[in-house]
Amino acid sequence: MAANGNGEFSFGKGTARNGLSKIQTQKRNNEICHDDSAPPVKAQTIDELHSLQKKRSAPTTPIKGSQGGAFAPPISDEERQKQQLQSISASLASLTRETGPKVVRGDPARQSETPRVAHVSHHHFTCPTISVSDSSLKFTHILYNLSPAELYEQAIQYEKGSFITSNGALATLSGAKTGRSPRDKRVVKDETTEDELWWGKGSPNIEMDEHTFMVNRERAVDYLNSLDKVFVNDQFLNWDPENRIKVRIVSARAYHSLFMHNMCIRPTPEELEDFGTPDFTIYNAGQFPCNRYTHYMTSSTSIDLNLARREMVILGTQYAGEMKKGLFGVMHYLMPRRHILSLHSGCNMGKDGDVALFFGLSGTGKTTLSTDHNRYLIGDDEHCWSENGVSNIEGGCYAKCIDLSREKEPDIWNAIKFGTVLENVVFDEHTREVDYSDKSVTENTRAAYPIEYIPNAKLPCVGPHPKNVILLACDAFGVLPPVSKLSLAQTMYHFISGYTALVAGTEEGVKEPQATFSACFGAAFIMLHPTKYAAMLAEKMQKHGATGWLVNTGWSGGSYGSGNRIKLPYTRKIIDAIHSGSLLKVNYKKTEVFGLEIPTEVEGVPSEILDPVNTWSDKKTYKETLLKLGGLFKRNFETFTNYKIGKDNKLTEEILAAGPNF
Ligand SMILES: Nc1ncnc2c1ncn2[C@@H]1O[C@H](COP(=O)(O)OP(=O)(O)O)[C@@H](O)[C@H]1O
Ligand SMILES: C=C(OP(=O)(O)O)C(=O)O
Ligand SMILES: [Ca+2]
Ligand SMILES: [Mn+2]
Repeated sequence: MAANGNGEFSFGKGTARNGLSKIQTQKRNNEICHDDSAPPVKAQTIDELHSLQKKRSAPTTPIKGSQGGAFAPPISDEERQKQQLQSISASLASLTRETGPKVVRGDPARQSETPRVAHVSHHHFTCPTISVSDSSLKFTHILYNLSPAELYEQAIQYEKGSFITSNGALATLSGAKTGRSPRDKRVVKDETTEDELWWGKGSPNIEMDEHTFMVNRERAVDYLNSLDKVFVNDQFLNWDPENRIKVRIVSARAYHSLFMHNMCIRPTPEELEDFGTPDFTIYNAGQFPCNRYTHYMTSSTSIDLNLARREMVILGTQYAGEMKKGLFGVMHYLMPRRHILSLHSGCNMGKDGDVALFFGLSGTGKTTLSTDHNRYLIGDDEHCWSENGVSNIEGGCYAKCIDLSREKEPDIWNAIKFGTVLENVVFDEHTREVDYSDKSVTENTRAAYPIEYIPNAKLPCVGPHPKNVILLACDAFGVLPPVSKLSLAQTMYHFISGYTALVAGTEEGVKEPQATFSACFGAAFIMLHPTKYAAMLAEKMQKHGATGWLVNTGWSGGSYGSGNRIKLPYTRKIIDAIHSGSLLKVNYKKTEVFGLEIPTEVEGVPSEILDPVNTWSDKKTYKETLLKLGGLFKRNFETFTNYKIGKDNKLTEEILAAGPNF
């Protein structure tokens, strides 16, 4: 089997079908026995038989001249493939040596023919030229946009800890890191970003200089080129066709390639043909640590963003979420420049086209609540809000799996099947059945699946302007009401605050909830000052008449330890009432301290839980806890009191007054 120069594939052409003569049995009249009547296998050797098992896909490149339009340049498939390899070679080029690596397409284990090589010279970085070394003599094999099946085989064959689970998913281990490492994130500070980005107290952007970035970039590129093969994914971000971003992910693991295949938007074969040069490139050398003698490095992990070069380098962590959230940070820079608001939110749409956004920090319910069997899923985590409405940035979802059950979350349960990456879960050695309650590896077990694995996904993942903006907080103090209707100023106050409080973790004896304030419900990802995003949100909500809501998906009847988490079915009923508009029509009363408007009734939810004071038996502790949380909010907001939000000073004053009052 071989690809000829025209990109056409030939297999066994001209081989006689009838090598061995078939033993002739007498033809039966009544055809009772069918089992010997099938035609013989079209192979003469075992190898040939095995090669038959894998059907050649239709060439992704349409026959020349059959497509491409009047203005398409006359370019041969061979030329196109060569250009693609040159582009990848340029991506992987060392910037201190003269040329890009010799790259060749395909699996080194299956290489039989003379490889087609691309070798690129470039001189755009001034460094002393080092003469020929061994690295310039070797090939780097490129596994380019492999299919999930091919990636499964690569993972299972070469990556320890990769297994097929009984539901068909690919179980993988992310290594020592099972969550993101925000303290190891660095952003290049240059003349442009110095003025544009948010730096200093509270900001997620820890600076590094251009030179140090190049040191780490070279380290990653050299590591990747030292391998037999690397995976390259060329994909898209953002379903809004006018604001689509082309991304290239170069990685060393099939796990990473499949993860991004699922999480980014998958190009059609035609789109891939015309992909050209990426807008942004990730070099994921996660297995390889950074060098702690390097300036700015405080651990062996480094996630480095260089906006001018449109590149990100990952060293020392294999947690795949780092790539998707890294790109999210890039979108938080690129989109506001186009007057588009980037949102750390889930998003879904009702049958009547009513769109809801679900903001919230990790673990508050974005994925769970946006995945709703009665509504169309636009996306579970990252969106844009432009003049045209909302669009998902991603092509997949990344759901937490801890304690996942078919009964409570059937759509997520059913999405865990062939093609899905299952990170860090524990399964039965023999049956390969996953035990979702097992936290032996981590509590942050995850499933990454393409969005179309959710039956009612909205494809393409775009929708009209939101009608409801739901802020989710998992309040482990148990004092925030299950649902409150917010004024615009209150929505902005809570958006900028970005509160959640989760239980501290699994360590014994840790009973106190930990309050977290993360501006815009995503301080780890925003690049500009929070008030920039807040002003855009206020403007859009005002213009399109969206209603803000605060929903506590956390504790009720006491803090963590004495109370209980609000039952998911109740939260779903609350969300249903928001979507249907029925919650706008009921009676409200105002709470003390936070001044929140709470409904006196919600269909399907016991009325007594709607005001948290009713659910606490110890009213004194309730009041103390409420004041304590109010104090934490006030203290957190101090850093924002000197900032003006939007053009309107009146709104700024209203926002400051919309917080807790006592
Ligand atoms: N009342 C509730 N509302 C939302 N989620 C809940 C609730 N009770 C328990 N959960 C659980 O909390 C987790 C929420 O996580 P997830 O939806 O992944 O959050 P996010 O996407 O915001 O990180 C899920 O595991 C979900 O089953
Ligand atoms: C992937 C993540 O998002 P979330 O927990 O919000 O789903 C993350 O924070 O690493
Ligand atoms: Ca074409
Ligand atoms: Mn999520």
